[in-house]
Amino acid sequence: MASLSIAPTLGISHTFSRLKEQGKVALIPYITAGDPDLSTTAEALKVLDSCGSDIIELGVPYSDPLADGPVIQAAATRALARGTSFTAILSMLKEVIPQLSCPIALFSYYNPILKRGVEKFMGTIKDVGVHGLVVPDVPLEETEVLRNEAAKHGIELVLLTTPTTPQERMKAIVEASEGFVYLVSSVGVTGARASVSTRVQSLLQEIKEATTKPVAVGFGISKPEHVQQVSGWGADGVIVGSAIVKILGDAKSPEEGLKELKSFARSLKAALPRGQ
Ligand SMILES: O=P(O)(O)OC[C@@H](O)[C@@H](O)c1c[nH]c2ccccc12
Repeated sequence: MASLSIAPTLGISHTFSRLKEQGKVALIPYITAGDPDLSTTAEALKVLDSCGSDIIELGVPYSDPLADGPVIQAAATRALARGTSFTAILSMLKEVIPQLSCPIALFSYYNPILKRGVEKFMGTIKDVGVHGLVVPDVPLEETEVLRNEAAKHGIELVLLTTPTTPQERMKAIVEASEGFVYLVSSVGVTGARASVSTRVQSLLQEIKEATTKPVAVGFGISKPEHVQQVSGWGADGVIVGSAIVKILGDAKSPEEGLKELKSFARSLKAALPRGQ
């Protein structure tokens, strides 16, 4: 009997090319693994996937999350307090990734990667089906080993540029970034803000002059209006973290949280272009 063949999930850069052909902008939600627990994370990944997320950024909780604001820090603290380990995250992903239609970009600080050994880390995340990796605190000068190992394992390593990155350095970052370029919208830490800095529009333009790679914007995007604004400025993707993490963290129960997550994700998706 012929078995049903399921189309393999596209990688990060292919996902962007397909969206571009369709005149669409990527919705990229971020959640922290293990908050409130890993089985809720598994359900949240499925909910986000079914609500039209194009890529999901999954954060590995870390005890010293320097770039994170209070919401994501608290989520990481709760996840670690519950004993969420990297190994447990991997086994959850091994089971869930085959059920998703969108690729996963794992988000991790540099130290836990170094501790496991860069090569081993890349091998293990590849084995469970992760497509991309975002490491917020690795300086460009030190990315070489990470990039080489990522490339060997077919993992796309996403690099970040910020409003204070000097132009020459920005150019080197976009040159080295794979999958997409992560434009951090504002200086400081992650977290919802009342509005998105209008400087993002000119930053996007500068990056677009330097590369044809897709650019996704994150930091402070917390409402459908922000999503619409940033996509109107020409971003290829929008990343929403704290607003989503807060929904799951504040919910009375995991079920409530997942329900609210669904309607929030839908409202974000509806604010993006429908495409041709
Ligand atoms: O939480 P925000 O403001 O929506 O920002 C995105 C974000 O959460 C995610 O990409 C992220 C989580 N932790 C980070 C640390 C650095 C850079 C980016 C991140």
